[in-house]
Amino acid sequence: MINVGIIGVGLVGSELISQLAVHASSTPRISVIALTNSSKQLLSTPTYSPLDLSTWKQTLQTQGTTANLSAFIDYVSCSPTPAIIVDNTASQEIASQYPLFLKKGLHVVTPNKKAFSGAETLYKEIMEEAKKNKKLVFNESTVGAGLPVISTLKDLIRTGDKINRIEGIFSGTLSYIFNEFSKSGDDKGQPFSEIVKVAKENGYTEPDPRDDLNGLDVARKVVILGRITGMNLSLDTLPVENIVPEPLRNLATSSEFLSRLSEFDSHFDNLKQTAKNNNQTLRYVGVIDPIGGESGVKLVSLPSSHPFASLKGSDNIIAFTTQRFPNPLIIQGAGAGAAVTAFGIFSDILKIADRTDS
Ligand SMILES: NC(=O)C1=CN([C@@H]2O[C@H](COP(=O)(O)OP(=O)(O)OC[C@H]3O[C@@H](n4cnc5c(N)ncnc54)[C@H](OP(=O)(O)O)[C@@H]3O)[C@@H](O)[C@H]2O)C=CC1
Ligand SMILES: N[C@@H](CC=O)C(=O)O
Ligand code: NA
Repeated sequence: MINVGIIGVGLVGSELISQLAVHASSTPRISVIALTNSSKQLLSTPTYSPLDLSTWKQTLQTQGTTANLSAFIDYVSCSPTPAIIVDNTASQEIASQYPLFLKKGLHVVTPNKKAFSGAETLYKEIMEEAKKNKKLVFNESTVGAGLPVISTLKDLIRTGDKINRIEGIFSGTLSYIFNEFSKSGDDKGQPFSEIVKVAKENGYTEPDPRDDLNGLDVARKVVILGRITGMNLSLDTLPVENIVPEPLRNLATSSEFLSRLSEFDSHFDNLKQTAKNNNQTLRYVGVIDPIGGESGVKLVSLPSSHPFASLKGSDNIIAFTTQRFPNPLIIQGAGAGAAVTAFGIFSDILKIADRTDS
């Protein structure tokens, strides 16, 4: 039996709970004993009994107490059986506490990119504390949502392959936007601003879509993969192309941004037309380049014969060129959205449960 405490019950967290609830009969060894959002928390009663996952929303509303992270962590870490903290927030404050969670004997599973792509000191501390305390940290959904990107990269490396280049479309949001906006043979599609709104409605974007359009979300994924590859990448130095129109970058809220984005539809139409005049389509790519030192994130024009040009929906595509795979090993599929992100988190939880089962 493994006990789970969930921090963050928004889009992804709620979907994870639904998936855990559906599978509760086949995986009764996983038990959610605590959950919290930024205002309220629910700790199970009697102590360490499983929460009822079919009524958690209502129970959090009616019986939840004021959120208190340290009390929450104390409760989960005193679990009589091994326990996991699942961080489904995008919070730096929570990410900064992973070393503490590990010191307290908790495993960590998360789709939150902050800890693995921010300050290198935090990243190193997490790796050291995991090792010292013999605890596991799994973050598959931080890159390509549930697609097996991180596990594949780690398997290639630990079996002795040499990574020459990783290149891909790492953003479900930017994939969806440019797949819809810049299709080969398409003269008049929806305006850019409308497509961005649909990407948000579909649950692909970060809470503020500017965190996708400014390239930061892709840059974080490039840093995460680069660090696993052994490179010293940092958000401070990685070249990143920000496609948020300058006058909209400092608006206070994402809704103001979305309401004004249509003022720049003609700017994006011009970019599309220039690519089209050369029989090309626009795609937003990330590159991890351990050999050539050309890692970065940018909007490029690609010929329609290029494999990245024919993507559909919110698909990600990640191509690993290695010593063993001179023709790249390619992973492709939906790389954003609650269902596929929660799938990656759920499978990480199962991996820990498998390893801690006695
Ligand atoms: N959407 C996707 O396709 C993908 C998302 N991800 C990642 O998944 C994570 C979650 O995304 P998503 O579900 O869309 O985000 P949401 O904004 O929908 O949900 C975030 C949740 O975290 C809670 N939260 C925020 N800060 C704190 C805090 N300090 N303490 C406790 N709870 C907190 C929020 O509570 P409250 O509502 O009270 O503020 C909310 O319940 C992000 O890191 C995102 O990058 C990764 C891959 C794909
Ligand atoms: N906003 C991100 C969500 C997953 O990381 C994306 O669009 O890929
Ligand atoms: Na993944």
